[in-house]
Amino acid sequence: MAASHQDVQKKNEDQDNSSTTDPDSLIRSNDPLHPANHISDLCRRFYTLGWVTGTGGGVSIRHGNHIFLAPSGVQKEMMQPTDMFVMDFLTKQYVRRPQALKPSACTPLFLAAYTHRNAGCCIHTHSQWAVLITLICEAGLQNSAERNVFAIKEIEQIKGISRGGSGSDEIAEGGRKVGNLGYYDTMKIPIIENEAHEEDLTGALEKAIEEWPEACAVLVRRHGVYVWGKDVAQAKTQAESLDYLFQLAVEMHKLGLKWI
Ligand SMILES: CSCCC(=O)C(=O)COP(=O)(O)O
Ligand SMILES: [Zn+2]
Repeated sequence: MAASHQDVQKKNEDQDNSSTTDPDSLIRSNDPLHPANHISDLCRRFYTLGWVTGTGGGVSIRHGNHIFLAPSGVQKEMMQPTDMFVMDFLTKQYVRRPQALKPSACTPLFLAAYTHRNAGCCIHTHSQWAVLITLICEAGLQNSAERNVFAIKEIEQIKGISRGGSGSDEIAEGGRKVGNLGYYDTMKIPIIENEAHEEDLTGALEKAIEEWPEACAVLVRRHGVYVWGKDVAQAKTQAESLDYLFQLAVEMHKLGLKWI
């Protein structure tokens, strides 16, 4: 027999109440794609790419009005779902806070992507390719001599990047997703200057997000990159495409080739 409206409402209320009384219910799930499990799994994968080594970098996921965040200063590849912080996006209060741990210093930067871009996931990497490309741009070593933006065009992988984190999963001609950049578009990623403390980057990152509505990422000079997407899949594939493009440009630079 189908569940009545009252049954469904009661079940939802019970779930809501159990979250209120038992914060651990927010991170307990057998589903590998539950944010608490997914963040731990992604960090293990990203560690092998050199994106989150030495406690640097991280991943955050928004699930409805809950923001899932890793602890600060821990080995990101060793994290367990029970280590996760959960923040209520509307009140910005923590609804789950593991004792003896601090929330990631990247939290205000992740929140900027959720607030200003309606992102569903934000990835911060300390990839050496990201760092190197900021140094090459700083030295004015590409044709455009633009210090505060990495620009590249006419490389197939650009088609893996959405315009401003929008884009749909529909595939257009040529294997490109609708809403993504095309082969002849120029992809531009702004670069902000690093600060002594991660959270002090927030103002500059918010400004860059506002000034570059088509960008799905912000590079941080001598530090790494923040990449977001409407969901985990888009944030992850964009982080992969960007890292590919950063590495390619660094290698092209070493060969004396121009990429713009
Ligand atoms: C060597 S990591 C320095 C801090 C940092 O840049 C970072 O991305 C990690 O911050 P968290 O607070 O999440 O550990
Ligand atoms: Zn960092």
